[in-house]
Amino acid sequence: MKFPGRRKLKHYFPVSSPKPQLPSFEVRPELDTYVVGLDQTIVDVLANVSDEFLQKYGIGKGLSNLVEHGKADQIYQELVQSAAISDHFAGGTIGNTIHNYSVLADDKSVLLGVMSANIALGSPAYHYLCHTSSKVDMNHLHGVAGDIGRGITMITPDGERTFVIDPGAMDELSADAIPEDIIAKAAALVLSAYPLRASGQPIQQAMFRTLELAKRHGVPVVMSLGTKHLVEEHRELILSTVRDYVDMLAMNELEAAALTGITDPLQAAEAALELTDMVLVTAGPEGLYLCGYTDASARRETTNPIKSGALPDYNEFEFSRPMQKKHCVDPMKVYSHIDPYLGGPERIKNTNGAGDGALAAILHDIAANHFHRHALPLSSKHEQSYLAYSSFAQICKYANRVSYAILNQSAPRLSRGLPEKEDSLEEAYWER
Ligand SMILES: Nc1ncnc2c1ncn2[C@@H]1O[C@H](COP(=O)(O)OP(=O)(O)OP(=O)(O)O)[C@@H](O)[C@H]1O
Ligand SMILES: O=c1[nH]cnc2c1ncn2[C@@H]1O[C@H](CO)[C@@H](O)[C@H]1O
Repeated sequence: MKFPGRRKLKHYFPVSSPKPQLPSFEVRPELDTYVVGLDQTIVDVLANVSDEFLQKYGIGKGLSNLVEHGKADQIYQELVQSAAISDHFAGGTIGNTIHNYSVLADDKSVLLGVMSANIALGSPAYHYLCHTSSKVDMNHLHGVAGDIGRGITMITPDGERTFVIDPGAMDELSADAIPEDIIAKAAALVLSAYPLRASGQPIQQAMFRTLELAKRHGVPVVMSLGTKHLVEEHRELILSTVRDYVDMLAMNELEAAALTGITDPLQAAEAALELTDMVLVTAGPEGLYLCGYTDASARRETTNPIKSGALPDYNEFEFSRPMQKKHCVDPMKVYSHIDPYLGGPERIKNTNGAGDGALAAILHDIAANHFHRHALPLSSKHEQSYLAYSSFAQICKYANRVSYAILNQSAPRLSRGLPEKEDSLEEAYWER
């Protein structure tokens, strides 16, 4: 695994120790550090449209609209005829996240979901595979007769993105296709709330089986909320799922408001910490908040300027490292915030995937901790049972930097990792 940046000698990260085994693309649960993602497999079809086009088809702007196949195909054909489609990319919110994780960490991940058993050139499945990192192990995908999902990603002139999802066979993931040995040794499991709207579909049972397995084997579960109206429509189910299974919740400020009823992102994060152990709230041009727990005995004061918002002096202990509440003798809430890296790119064409990118960086830090704990269990870094390697403040920096990279390339999947060293990211991550 590539470590998230250079490190002080004290915490030497043994990345270059020779491995006795031959390299393998397949994840070997006993040997590899990896993250598992479960997703509705979707290919994104990018199209520029006008606001009138959305109105014509009654499509909710800024939302992920689940549409039956006939209507979605009508929309697709109209876009093809008017040459509005610019390209096909692999998508799916978790597919994007684990692809980005694999690119950042230069290490393996496992994708669970469906895949067309017979793949024709130019088909949605073909485009999906072409745009996914070879470090994403797809040997555990569940073969289906039909197409994977198609997500028509419509970009309006204001840069806002709206999805029309034609589900195809994306919800046919069977619970039997979930490999327990792969879940059991994972550094983390990541999934989204989207399958919770697939009522009565196999993927929902598969999702709960995966959650049960992660819980049984003590694997941290990370969930992203997807989109605001999904939260509004399935709030109770989401709340109970988070309470029962989730260790870290990732959402934007609109989703956070829909979940908690609180519009202030920091206060919403504080409320969400009653449900789960760690919370990421991205807030577009306002940057992002990362909040969680640490044990009072392990808290560390920041040397950054103290910030006050809805909570006074809220970032005071942002140099602490995240812990699960159950592992704290004296749990205290910790909050950190960061403004967009360099104020954000000069020109943002679309913000698609910026939040998923931030989440991939956090998963990298969680996996790095897992790797380090197994490589050097006696290190002082593991005197307490921490959830991540770095402090809240440091993870914020990294997450923010990755969001910037996504915004800059105007596509949700990173085409390459971050530079090894960067002047403007001083201290630990890129320390010389
Ligand atoms: N307009 C902007 N200016 C500067 N930075 C931005 C802007 N929009 C987003 N960002 C950066 O990207 C991060 C994530 O953005 P945002 O809150 O839009 O994510 P999101 O809505 O969850 O995205 P998605 O669901 O498409 O992954 C922000 O925390 C910020 O660092
Ligand atoms: O219903 C859905 N299930 C899974 N992924 C989705 C859904 N709707 C949109 N996205 C995915 O979200 C990504 C951007 O964050 C896009 O790549 C899109 O494919």
